[in-house]
Amino acid sequence: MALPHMEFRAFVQALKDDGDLVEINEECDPNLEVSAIIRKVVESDERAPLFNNLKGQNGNGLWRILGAPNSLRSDKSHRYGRLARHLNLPPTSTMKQILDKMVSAKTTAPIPPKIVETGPCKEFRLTPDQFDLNQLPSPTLHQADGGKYIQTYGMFIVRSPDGKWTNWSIARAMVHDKNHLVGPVVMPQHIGVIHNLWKEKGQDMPYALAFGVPPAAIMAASMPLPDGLTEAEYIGSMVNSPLELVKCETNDLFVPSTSEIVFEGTCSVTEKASEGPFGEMHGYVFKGNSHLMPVYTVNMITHRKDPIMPVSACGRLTDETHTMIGPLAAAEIGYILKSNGLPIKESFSPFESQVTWVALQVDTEKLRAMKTTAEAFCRQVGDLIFRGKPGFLIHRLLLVGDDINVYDFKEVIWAFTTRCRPVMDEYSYEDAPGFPLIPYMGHGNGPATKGGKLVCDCLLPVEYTTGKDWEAADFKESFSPELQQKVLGRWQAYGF
Ligand SMILES: Cc1cc2c3c(c1C)C(C)(C)C[C@H]1C[C@@H](c4ccccc4)[C@]4(C(=O)NC(=O)N=C4N2C[C@H](O)[C@H](O)[C@H](O)COP(=O)(O)O)N31
Ligand SMILES: [K+]
Repeated sequence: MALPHMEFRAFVQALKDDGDLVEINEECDPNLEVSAIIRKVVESDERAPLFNNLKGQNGNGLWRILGAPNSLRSDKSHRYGRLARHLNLPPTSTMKQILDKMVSAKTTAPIPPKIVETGPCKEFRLTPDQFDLNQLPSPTLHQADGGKYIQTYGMFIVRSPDGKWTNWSIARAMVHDKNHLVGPVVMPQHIGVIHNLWKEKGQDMPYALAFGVPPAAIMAASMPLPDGLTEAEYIGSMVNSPLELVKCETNDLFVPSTSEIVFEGTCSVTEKASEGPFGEMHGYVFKGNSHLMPVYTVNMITHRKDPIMPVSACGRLTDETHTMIGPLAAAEIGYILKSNGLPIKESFSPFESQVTWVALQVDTEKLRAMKTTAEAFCRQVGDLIFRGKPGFLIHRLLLVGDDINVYDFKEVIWAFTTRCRPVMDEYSYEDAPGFPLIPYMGHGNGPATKGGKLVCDCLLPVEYTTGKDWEAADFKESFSPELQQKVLGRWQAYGF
């Protein structure tokens, strides 16, 4: 078996070896029971549930479900262990180490994938007369959802008509009928960009939807990498070995050869159907909130024996939409600012902001050398990010000083509430593209897809000129290191 970051089944085994898996062998109902269990798990950072016995499973075990594939562990020292296992990093890794790993491939040569003749994903082949997506254990995730959201942690594979760009991404999709899905294909997402290219040609877009792909691949699929970049090559250089891909049966796309399940087909550029509502990443299901979205035809299913379907029952904290979407966008945002010469050290999207904020730690010594003003600096940051794709889903950029650890929300909110004067220290972007999935946008008072964005300057004026002129009134800054050592050393002796 391959390493956990390169094969989903090895990843599941690694969770088991870590004591981070609960195997449920009693029959569970994919209609809400499975999702209720997953929701309970992710709301308490419990171990990931593997459902081995689902109502509706067919004779070849199609399919089992792994819930909470990339959520949090309750043990603080292993908090991000599941994310770390996605990248072959130690389970004690910090979020900084995980995100640095995701960005590391930007400065190394891409390693193209290796094409193989066949693989485990080809063990079974089903043509449309041999399956019914409504009979198979497609899960209903929230009682108010508009359908069975079978696709929440699989990877869409689509390619530009000229064949030059293959994009991997996660986008949701629900069962429409026995061999059709329907799901949002929206701009500025790359699946939307490529769908438009096929639409211009008047041809339906071939796609593959691979479930249970190499964990390193699903991380890159969830990251807003630059336009035109082929994730397969990026991941190759990130893990320093070529991904093994195998050709689809019914089109010329390639899928990871160890995928648990593969759907192949075409996404219509004309036919639409009602999609949603869906319990989304910000924690809401809006009743009746459905839209017309493109229809995917499923022309073939191939799969491994007893395949595992990963499921993200997303909503309130903390699930894959929080551990991945915000932090991975923050990593890309940090990289963009640094490569434009701005003095940014760290970039993170706090879960407690429901990943609608990104906190940026500024190197204030370099900032002072810029001899700039707060307004000029904040506008420079906002113009670069709020007009680009990675910033699309972020509505507040917080600039904080060297003393603030952006991975610790307690630090971020202290700086925000004490150093950023509401209105005067905030720079608005009412003309920037807005993220309609945020309730105050899509269900708020203003336009759903425009504005509602701020750069919040949480740097005090002195940090732009002469530097920090205060000490924090806390144990670590208001007492000498010697006294701190003495107190810590005698803590028990005092009687604590
Ligand atoms: C990890 C993850 C990412 C998701 C999603 C989910 C999960 C678990 C579910 C659970 C299915 C919920 C919805 C949430 C929903 C969503 C929609 C828009 C923006 C953010 C989220 C959406 C989705 O349905 N549509 C979409 O276009 N992008 C999504 N992303 C973000 C994209 O994977 C991310 O943006 C990538 O960068 C795409 O690649 P690209 O940059 O285009 O090459 N889903
Ligand atoms: K991507």
